[in-house]
Amino acid sequence: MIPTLEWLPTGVNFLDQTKLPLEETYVLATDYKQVATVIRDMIVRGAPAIGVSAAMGVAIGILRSEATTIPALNAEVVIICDTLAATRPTAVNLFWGIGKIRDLYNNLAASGTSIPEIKEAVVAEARLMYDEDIAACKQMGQFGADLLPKEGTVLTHCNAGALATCGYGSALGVIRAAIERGHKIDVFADETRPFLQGARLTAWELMKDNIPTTVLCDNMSAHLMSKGRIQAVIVGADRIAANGDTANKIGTYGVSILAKEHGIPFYVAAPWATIDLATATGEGIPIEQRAASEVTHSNGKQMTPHGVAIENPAFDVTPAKYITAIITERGVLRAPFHESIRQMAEMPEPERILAKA
Ligand SMILES: CSC[C@@H](O)[C@@H](O)C(=O)COP(=O)(O)O
Repeated sequence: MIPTLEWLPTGVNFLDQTKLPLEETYVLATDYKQVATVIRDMIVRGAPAIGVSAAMGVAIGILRSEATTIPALNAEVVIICDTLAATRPTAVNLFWGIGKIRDLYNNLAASGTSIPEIKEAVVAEARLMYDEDIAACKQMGQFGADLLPKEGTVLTHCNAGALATCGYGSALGVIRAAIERGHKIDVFADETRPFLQGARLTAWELMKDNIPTTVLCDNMSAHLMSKGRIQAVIVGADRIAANGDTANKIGTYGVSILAKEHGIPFYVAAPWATIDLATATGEGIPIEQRAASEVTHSNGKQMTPHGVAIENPAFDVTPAKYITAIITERGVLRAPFHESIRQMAEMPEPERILAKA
């Protein structure tokens, strides 16, 4: 399995995704500030991977703290959480991951647990979240596999694979599971300008698994859909509002409209942690704006005239009406999504997914 990130005795080790596909190198983050930098600079990226990285960031911050009293540690934990929360705004998993460890810390600290025991517990929790993310991806694969065609081409946008999670992948996990069940699927990977997650990352990880993959420029899918060359679309998600509106990598919205126009099913695969019940509709999802240099330059080479104005929103929102189904590890959600999401949220919290497995 591709080691996207890993807890080591020395720190958190990240596969440097900015260097792929040409170099497979690693960055070891030994404190929470370095974890924050790794997330902000997209050395690790993809909502589920960001969530677990942030959890490990809080855990390593607490582990490395030299505070000797709970009040002193409380003050440090606030700074650790705020630092990690300021890295990237759109993927709700970031705030979920921070919140899980912060809540555990607060409960333990309030109940008189000793600092060494707190340290042990938060590290154990972050490591369990890592294992659970992989288990969730595999469960999504089981739920989603038969939604994909028995034979044909599936389009994906950005990278919602092993590299965007702790392993196996959300959207690419469903593709992997379908292939494991015998579906004869090949993949069209949108290149995904400007950061090229599709061209660099999706192509890299699918080729490693010998899954037939073709990279498309972002403006090619309409033509290929019109020729009957695409049978389904599946993407990941960075934040899903309570009504099913889904923020995902910039360009996803356009693909969803094209799919609807051509009568092609459009699936979203994401862990339950990506659903933001506190945000009613896509209107409320913050969209990260990234540096103009990602657009003006390619591989260090300037592509645009000096001084031209640049837009670089990193995500867009696909309205729920364009989504055929949302695949989570708790089950498959269908329209009306505000109903199906609410019903699933009201069901008793499942046992921890590893305990079930
Ligand atoms: C599995 S996360 C959803 C993805 O499709 C995609 O939007 C994504 O990888 C996140 O974007 P990124 O900016 O690369 O962190």
